[in-house]
Amino acid sequence: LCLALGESGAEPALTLELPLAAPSGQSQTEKDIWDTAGQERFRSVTHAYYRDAHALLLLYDVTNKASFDNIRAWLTEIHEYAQQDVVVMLLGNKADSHDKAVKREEGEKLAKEFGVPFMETSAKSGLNVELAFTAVAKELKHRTMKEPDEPKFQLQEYVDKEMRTAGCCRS
Ligand SMILES: Nc1nc2c(ncn2[C@@H]2O[C@H](COP(=O)(O)OP(=O)(O)OP(=O)(O)O)[C@@H](O)[C@H]2O)c(=O)[nH]1
Repeated sequence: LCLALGESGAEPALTLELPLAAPSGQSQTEKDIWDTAGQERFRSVTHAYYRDAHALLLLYDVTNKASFDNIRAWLTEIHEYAQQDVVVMLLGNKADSHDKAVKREEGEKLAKEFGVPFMETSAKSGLNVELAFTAVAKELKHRTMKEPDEPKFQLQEYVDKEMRTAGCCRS
């Protein structure tokens, strides 16, 4: 599964209203969220969904090693077809499961290798789901509104800090 945030034509799975408003409260930007199929056989179709995406949440299933092994191919593919400045975040989903086939450290290592932020999530318990979207939204907002000498938003630092603050999220 891969979620793409962007602005395209047809029906999105969800529309996220990013709080991109300037302090004056004048501008709001909507982002459509597309849930694209992860299976190989849909790969040629999914290009169309993420080609213009501003951000991609790339998920693997921590109980399914094959889904983790596929991530390399996806990251290579994204590198080739997505926007050059697309925000990519790798997520190891089903972190609630007691039947793990992929360790958190393996996810972290792969993410480091590709220079993308990473965390584990659970769609079942809700663990880190909102954080993943918020972090990506913040990154996009910073890019849009950043002053020239303002430091870059550090997405991984942000999610690590938020997880520490919440005192949770390390399964
Ligand atoms: N335990 C657990 N189960 C989950 C979690 N997320 C999804 N599932 C289950 O995993 C199965 C597949 O979920 P989907 O959301 O259909 O997976 P998908 O990646 O969208 O599948 P594709 O449509 O093939 O891309 C369902 O039975 C879900 O209930 C999770 O965080 N924890």
